[in-house]
Amino acid sequence: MIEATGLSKVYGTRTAVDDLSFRVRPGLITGFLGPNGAGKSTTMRLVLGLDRPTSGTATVNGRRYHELDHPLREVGALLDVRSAHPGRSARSHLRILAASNGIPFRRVDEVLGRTGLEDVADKRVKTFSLGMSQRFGLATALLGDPHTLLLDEPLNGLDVTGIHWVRNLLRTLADEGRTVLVSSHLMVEVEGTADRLVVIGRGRLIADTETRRFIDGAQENRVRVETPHADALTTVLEMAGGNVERRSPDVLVVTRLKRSEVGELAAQNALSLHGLGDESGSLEEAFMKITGASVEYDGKAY
Ligand SMILES: Nc1ncnc2c1ncn2[C@@H]1O[C@H](COP(=O)(O)OP(=O)(O)OP(=O)(O)O)[C@@H](O)[C@H]1O
Repeated sequence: MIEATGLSKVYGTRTAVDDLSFRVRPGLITGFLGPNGAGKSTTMRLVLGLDRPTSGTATVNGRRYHELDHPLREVGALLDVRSAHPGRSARSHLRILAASNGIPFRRVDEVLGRTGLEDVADKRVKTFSLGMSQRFGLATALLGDPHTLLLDEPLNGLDVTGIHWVRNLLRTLADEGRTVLVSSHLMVEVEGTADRLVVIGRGRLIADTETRRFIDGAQENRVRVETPHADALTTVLEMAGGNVERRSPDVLVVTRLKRSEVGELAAQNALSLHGLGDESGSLEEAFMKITGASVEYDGKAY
C-alpha cells in the first residue's frame, strides 16, 4: 500500500504538489494520471524519498522510504529510463546493484529472463534502444522482488508487442498481490489496464476511484440507435425531450433518454430498429472533461 497524506511540495513560488491524499492498494493496477506538469513525477519522487515533502507524508506499507530496512527489496521504481545509461552490461549493472543490496545473484538471471533481456544481457546498456531500455528499467525495478512498484511511463517507446507484454507483466505482478502504480499518457492503454485511477491536476487530487466509475461519472448516459428511419425517429425522440446527434445516415446517438425509452418510442411509432445499445465513453473523453479546468498550459497564445 502506498499512502499520501496531506502531501505538499513547494519549489520556490511554485506549488508542485498541493495537499494530496490518496491510497494505492495491493493486488490492483492503479493508473496515475494528470495533465503535463500536474505533479505526477514529483509525487513519485516524494514517495521514493528522492525529494522531501514541504508538508504531509508519503509512505509505503506505513513507513517513509528512509525508514525501510531494505528499500530495493520493498519498493521497485522505474523513473526516467533515459537518465540511467550505464556503460556496463545489463548483467553486470544488475549484479552490482544486487551485491550492494543483499540480493542473491540468481535474481539477476531471473529478472533478465522475466523482462526478455537474456539475449542482450552482456551488451552495454548505453547501446540499448528505448524499448530495451524500458525492459532494462523494469528488470532493475523487479530486482529486489519488491511488493510495491512505481512505474513512470513504462510504455514509452514500446511497439505494440512491447506494450502488450508490459500490460501482461503488470497484470501478473498485481495478481501476485503487489501494489502497482503506473503513470502513462497513453489513455487507451491505461483504460485497458488500470483497475483504479489516481488523477491529479495542478498538484491537487481530482479522483481516487475505479477506472470504470471515473469514465461513467464523467458523462451523460448515451444511447446508440441504428435505424433506416433516422429522420422520423429523430423527430419522435426530440419531441420526447431527447437530444439527438446524427452520426451517419442511419445511426443516431441520443442523450437525455434511457435506452428503454428510445426502444418504446420507436415501437409506438412503428419505426424499426436495427440496433439499440448504451454507448460507453472512453477514458480519454472523461480525462479531458474532468481535468480540462486544471490544465496548466492549454496551447492558447496569451
Ligand atoms: N526541481 C524543481 N524545481 C522547480 N519546479 C519544479 C521542480 N520539479 C518540478 N517542478 C514543477 O512542478 C510542477 C509539477 O511537475 P512534475 O514534473 O511533477 O509534473 P508531471 O505531472 O510529472 O508532468 P509531466 O506529465 O509533464 O511529466 C511543474 O510545474 C514543474 O515545472
